[in-house]
Amino acid sequence: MVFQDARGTALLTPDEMAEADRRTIAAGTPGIVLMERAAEAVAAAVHSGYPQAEWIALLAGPGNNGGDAYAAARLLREAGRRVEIFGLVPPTKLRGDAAIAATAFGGTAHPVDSFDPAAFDLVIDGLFGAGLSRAIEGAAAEAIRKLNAAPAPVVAIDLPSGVSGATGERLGEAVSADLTVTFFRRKPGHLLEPGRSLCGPTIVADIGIPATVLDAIALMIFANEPELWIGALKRPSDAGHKYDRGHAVVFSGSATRTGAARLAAAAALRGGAGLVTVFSPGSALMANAAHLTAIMLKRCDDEAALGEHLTDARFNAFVLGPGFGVGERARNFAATVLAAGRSLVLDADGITSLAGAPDALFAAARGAGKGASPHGKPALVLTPHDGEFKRLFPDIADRQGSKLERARAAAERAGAVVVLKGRDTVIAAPDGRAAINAIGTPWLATAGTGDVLAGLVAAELAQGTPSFEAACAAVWMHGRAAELFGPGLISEDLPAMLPKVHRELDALASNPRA
Ligand SMILES: NC(=O)C1=CN([C@@H]2O[C@H](COP(=O)(O)OP(=O)(O)OC[C@H]3O[C@@H](n4cnc5c(N)ncnc54)[C@H](O)[C@@H]3O)[C@@H](O)[C@H]2O)[C@@H](O)CC1
Ligand SMILES: Nc1ncnc2c1ncn2[C@@H]1O[C@H](COP(=O)(O)OP(=O)(O)O)[C@@H](O)[C@H]1O
Ligand SMILES: [K+]
Repeated sequence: MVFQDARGTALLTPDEMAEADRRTIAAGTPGIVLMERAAEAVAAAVHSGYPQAEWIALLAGPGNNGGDAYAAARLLREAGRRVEIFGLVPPTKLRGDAAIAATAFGGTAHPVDSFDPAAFDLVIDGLFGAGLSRAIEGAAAEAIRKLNAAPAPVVAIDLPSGVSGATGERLGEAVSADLTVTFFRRKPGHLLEPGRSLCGPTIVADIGIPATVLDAIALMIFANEPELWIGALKRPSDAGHKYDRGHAVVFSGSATRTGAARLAAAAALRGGAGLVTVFSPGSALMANAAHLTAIMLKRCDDEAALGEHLTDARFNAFVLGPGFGVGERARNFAATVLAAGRSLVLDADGITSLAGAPDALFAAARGAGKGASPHGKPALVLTPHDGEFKRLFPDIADRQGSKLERARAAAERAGAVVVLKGRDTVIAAPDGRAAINAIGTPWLATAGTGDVLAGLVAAELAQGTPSFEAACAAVWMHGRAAELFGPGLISEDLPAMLPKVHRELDALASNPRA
């Protein structure tokens, strides 16, 4: 496989990161060496990002995050900057590597209560990193409030203090940083909101932890980047036939609600499905026919008609939901499609129709009671936004925990891939794998973009990409299309941007490190 190691996209929980540290230290690299390299990375980020900053304050906490701050202060002083440390605890109270770094710094630390950000050109936040274990209060919280109210730019070491590395949540008061420098791999908190916004741009520094330490960690959480799934993506082959690329179907709503299905269908075709057909109720046939060219159209009023169409084994991936209408018809169609061994993307009204009674479909998704099918195990992909998620999984939505945990719990229950949408879309598989998306623009928050996403997922499923990778790739392509279009985006613009996205993916596939 020519593709870059997907482990590069791994996100480590704070516990996994501590394990990576432990293994590196056990293999012979002392902790203080890792701390020095971390500090070098912070100093390098300051030199390149803030070359003019003369007076620099460093906030130092009680653990190794504080140790990094002392080591960075020493390096910055050696490089000619004026530095002042404000310690949450006196340097004499530090232990281990942090104590060594504080001694090497040699200077005094001011108590954090005396911190006044107005006096400084730049502040470096080394209060808490991966070891944050409870809500920040007291003197540290007061320092963070002062910092956030001041104009001085902030560079966070590892994570903005107060952001949970595991969940991206604010634990009490949290620093709002302009730049974050983290080490070895990002943590979920760098990508999950509000953590991602509080980090600003994030630099991932190599501090000499070898990738082989990951061999002992069962990686489950990833950044949604092409390296994660490009090796699994089906691309048109030189000798290929259109039927090799699958036949996607989108169910249309009634006569006045047909646009959403056509948006999904256009995305499925541009996404790479070989053929796409809209299944339309008779009442909406003329409305659909007036707008479709490359996309085909078939009448489908009821389950009998659907059953008839399903005897054509080439229809292999379905979208149900956009503009479809809520009710029993949606539930029955979804069940029929899955029972016939076809893959199904359930979106919008399709999801809402299942509220209160999803168990039968979830059982079908797990393959229970399914006979032999030429398509293998039918994949179910659910693409809810927060409101739809709450209707389908009310207890999970109300539970404490991060968006990552909610999506994973839902995927496990449903036996389906769950795409929990938003700025920090989480894609979760029933086996526990999850990816967090960071590509896209706020212009995606506009009517119909979700329909396009559903069509893109179906395009991948139709081509035979496995469901988790199919959903991840679709989310990425959708976000990338929005980025390439830029401001002013409406949902209809997205399919037209897909050729550029395909070109980028082809370039990546043939030259993974480009
Ligand atoms: N372990 C290693 O080998 C390396 C660690 N590095 C740095 O070490 C950091 C992790 O260090 P630690 O595990 O010591 O953790 P932290 O320095 O993030 O914080 C842990 C300390 O803060 C206390 N604490 C946690 N939450 C608190 C709260 N809300 N209020 C008051 N006190 C609180 C804990 O009791 C503990 O004393 C990373 O973020 C990174 O910056 C780097 O130096 C690279 C190498
Ligand atoms: N602020 C944002 N930044 C990036 N992407 C967003 C943002 N808000 C929404 N999105 C994305 O836009 C799409 C909206 O989907 P959805 O809510 O179903 O809209 P609709 O039902 O109108 O099609 C999803 O892919 C979602 O992840
Ligand atoms: K920090």
